[in-house]
Amino acid sequence: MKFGVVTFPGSNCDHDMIDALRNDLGQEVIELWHKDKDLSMFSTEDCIVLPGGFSYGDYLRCGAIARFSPMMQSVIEFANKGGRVIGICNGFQILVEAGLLPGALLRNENQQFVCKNVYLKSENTVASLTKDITGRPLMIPVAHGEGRYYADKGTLEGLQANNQILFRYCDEFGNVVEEANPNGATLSIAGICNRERNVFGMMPHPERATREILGNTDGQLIFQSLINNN
Ligand SMILES: NC(=O)CC[C@H](N)C(=O)O
Repeated sequence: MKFGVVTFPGSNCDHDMIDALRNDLGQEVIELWHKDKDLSMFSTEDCIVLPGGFSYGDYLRCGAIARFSPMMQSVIEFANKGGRVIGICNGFQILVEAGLLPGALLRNENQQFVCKNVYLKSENTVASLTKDITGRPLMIPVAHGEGRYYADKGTLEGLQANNQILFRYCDEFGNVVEEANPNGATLSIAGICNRERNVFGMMPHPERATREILGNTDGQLIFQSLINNN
């Protein structure tokens, strides 16, 4: 499989993502530009990645402008054909704005930008992103101002009934407790997928945790699961 990483004006994790996938995971990566549209070089087994950052400055709701970029029109078509798409942080916000994932990402409960390591509990043994993650919680950094996942009651019930919750914030022992929730997310949700399980979104940044020199390689497990289960 190969990965396509989209750069929007204001993306700031695109090169971290490209570097992690190419050099730490040994994957083929094609760099994509927000003004382009062509995804014909990808099959549905491949994966388009929307990286983190401040797309178009994020002056409105995060991701609200990026959603209208030419590339996103092709990403929506690709996802609707069954192609795999993952959005990290700002990428998750863009996927929600684009209607590819349900719910919304609101300003953090404490109204502050939060940048720290958190622990994630994998909640899903079926989705390719989390299938191989069993056992201990993963330590992954977050860095966002609008990361509080919110969905209404009916949407949350749907997410649970269809097994769409991927990750929840937890403590180092895997307990989902309020103190471990960095932004006030509903049900401590850190990541979800769509009903068909080919579109994934998560607020934490696995691409910042793929190398010993970064002090953490837990992010590799997430990408490796996606690669192994295509
Ligand atoms: N690291 C990021 O992708 C940040 C996303 C967004 N700009 C926010 O602050 O919530």
